[in-house]
This record gives sequence, C-alpha cells and structure tokens, in this order.
Amino acid sequence: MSKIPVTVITGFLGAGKTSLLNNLIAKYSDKKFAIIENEFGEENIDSTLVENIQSEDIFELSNGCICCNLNQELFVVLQKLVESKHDFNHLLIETTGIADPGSILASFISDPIIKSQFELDSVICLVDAKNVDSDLKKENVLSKQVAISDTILLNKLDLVNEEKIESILNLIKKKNQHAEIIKSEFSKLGNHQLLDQFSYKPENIFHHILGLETRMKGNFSENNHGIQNMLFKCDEPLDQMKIGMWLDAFLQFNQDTIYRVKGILNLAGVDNRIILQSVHTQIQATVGKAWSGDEKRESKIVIIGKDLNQEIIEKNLLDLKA
Ligand SMILES: Nc1nc2c(ncn2[C@@H]2O[C@H](COP(=O)(O)OP(=O)(O)OP(=O)(O)O)[C@@H](O)[C@H]2O)c(=O)[nH]1
Repeated sequence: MSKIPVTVITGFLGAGKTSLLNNLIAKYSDKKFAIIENEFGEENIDSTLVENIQSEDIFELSNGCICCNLNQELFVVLQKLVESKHDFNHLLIETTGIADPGSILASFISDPIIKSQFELDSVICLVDAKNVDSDLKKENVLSKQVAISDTILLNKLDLVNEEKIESILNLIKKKNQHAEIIKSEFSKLGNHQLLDQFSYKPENIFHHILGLETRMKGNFSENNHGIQNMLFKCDEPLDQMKIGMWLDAFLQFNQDTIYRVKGILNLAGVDNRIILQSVHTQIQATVGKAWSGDEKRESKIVIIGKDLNQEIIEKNLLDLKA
C-alpha cells in the first residue's frame, strides 16, 4: 500500500494558515483530503471556517497545543484514520499558531507505526509580512516555525511596501537558507504547486528536533508558551455598533499583548452569522451562514494573547449586548 502524503501547515497566530487550507482544497479539487485542525482554545472556530469539505473529513484537536500536550491525541487520530479505512489520499495538518512543529514532525520521522502509513510531503510556514518583525522579537516559536519549514509563504503582501518585503526576505533567509519562499496575498498560490512535491528534507531539521527533545524533558509541556486564551459565549444578541467600537479601542490599547481574536457573532437584527477576525489591530468582519430557524443563536469569541485580564474582558463583553 502506498503511503499517504502529509502536508503540515505552520505559522504564527493569524498568518493565514486557514486561508491556505481553503485555497489548497479549492486548487486540488481532485484530491480526497483528511484534515487535522489543532486550535488553541476549547472552542474550535477554525473548523467552521474551512470550506468545501465534508465535516466528517475534519478531525479536531482542541484544548491544547499539538506540540505540547496533544501528541498522543494526534497519534490516536492518525490510527483512527487508518483503521477506519477513511477514504482519503492526502492529509493536511494545520497546527496552532503557537505550536513548534518539531514534535509533530518527530512523530512522523521516528514513530514506526506512523512512518509505515504516512510520508511527510512538506512543511509550509505562513509568514505575516505585516507583523513578522515585531512577533519575532516577542515569540521564539515563530523563529522555529520558519527554521523548520521547507516552504515559506510570505503572506499579506498587500499590507506592506517593497522595502519592508526586502527586509523580511533577508530576515527569513538568516533563519532558513534552504526553504523555497513564495510571495502571496490572502495565501493564494497562483501557479505554484505545493502538494506532492516531497520537498521536506529531514536532514535540514534534524538538529532542531534534537534540541526540542531536550527541552521537552523539562516542563515545556505545561506552559503553552506563556500565551493564554479565553472563550466568551453569549446567547443574547450583541450590538453591532458597540462591538465595533469596543474591539477597536481594546486592540489599540492592548496591541502588544492581544494577538488574535476570532468570533462567530449573533448580532441584533442580522439573520446571518458574522465572522469576526482580528490579527493584532487589523479587524475583518465577514458575513457567514444564515442562522436556521430552530438553531440556538449563540455568539462565541476567542481571545488569544498574553496577560489576559479575563474578568474585566468578560465584563466588557457582557456590556456589548443589544
Ligand atoms: N490583508 C490581508 N489579510 C489576510 C491575508 N491573509 C489572511 N488574511 C486575513 O487574516 C486573518 C487570519 O487569517 P487565517 O487564515 O485565519 O490565519 P490563521 O493563521 O489560520 O490564524 P490562526 O489559526 O488563528 O493562527 C483573516 O481575517 C484573513 O482574512 C492577506 O494576505 N492580506
């Protein structure tokens, strides 16, 4: 039996991983994908944002970071995929934005059972051109994501000028001389082929994985990289104007500590879900699926960052009711 190719998608919070996942599904429409989504937070919002694929082909690993405490769960999902004879011919894994992909790759390289069924195709790292320089200063894990990948998508080029692109390219090359760098907007691939290239070269990351194993013997698994997440749920409609004004001010005042906001909103007087996303201070709201008649209309907002004062944030969010 031929092995199933595996593409691992990494990159810091909000860099464009789910957007790439959607673009890959659309571009390679003849493939049968299985998808493993690992989201940081108890509520998996990303799986709602993946389009054009049956929900039974998406496997969620929630409430933890795949590189810290979910490796066992990853193993169980991989076994389930094989034993249930799930109909797929390519596996896509989207890691959390704070995951060090090293330990995931280590499973594919060193575990004899996984190795006999799956073959690493490539490790793709999304880089957010707008925020990468400041994120790199704060988060070591971003350096590791860049260093370990064989393909780097330098994304969000619509938000930066040529000069900044050049300086980021130099920054990336200092961290990884081997990777192919592809420039993109909204994680679009153009004519680039990203699947079945088998561009992943274990020798380039061997050194890195050894370092990671040493660290994992400490309490690496307990700290989620110092980044916290909180979930807010509300079954009363929220007010569009209030939420817009609050979010703007909240992100401006906390731009160094709030990395990511994702939400599915039930707004007063609106028949569709509103998908809310922010990466640092950039906010995007799009219209999602309509709420059906008998469905519980519930807003869910996930906030990811450092030093979250959950009590105060929760209180502020409750004030946004219509
Ligand atoms: N302006 C701009 N926005 C982008 C681009 N790519 C993605 N986005 C937006 O950035 C936000 C985050 O994109 P995602 O694809 O969800 O990023 P992600 O890496 O999956 O995020 P996490 O799973 O939270 O780590 C969304 O609002 C996207 O629409 C881009 O090239 N330009």
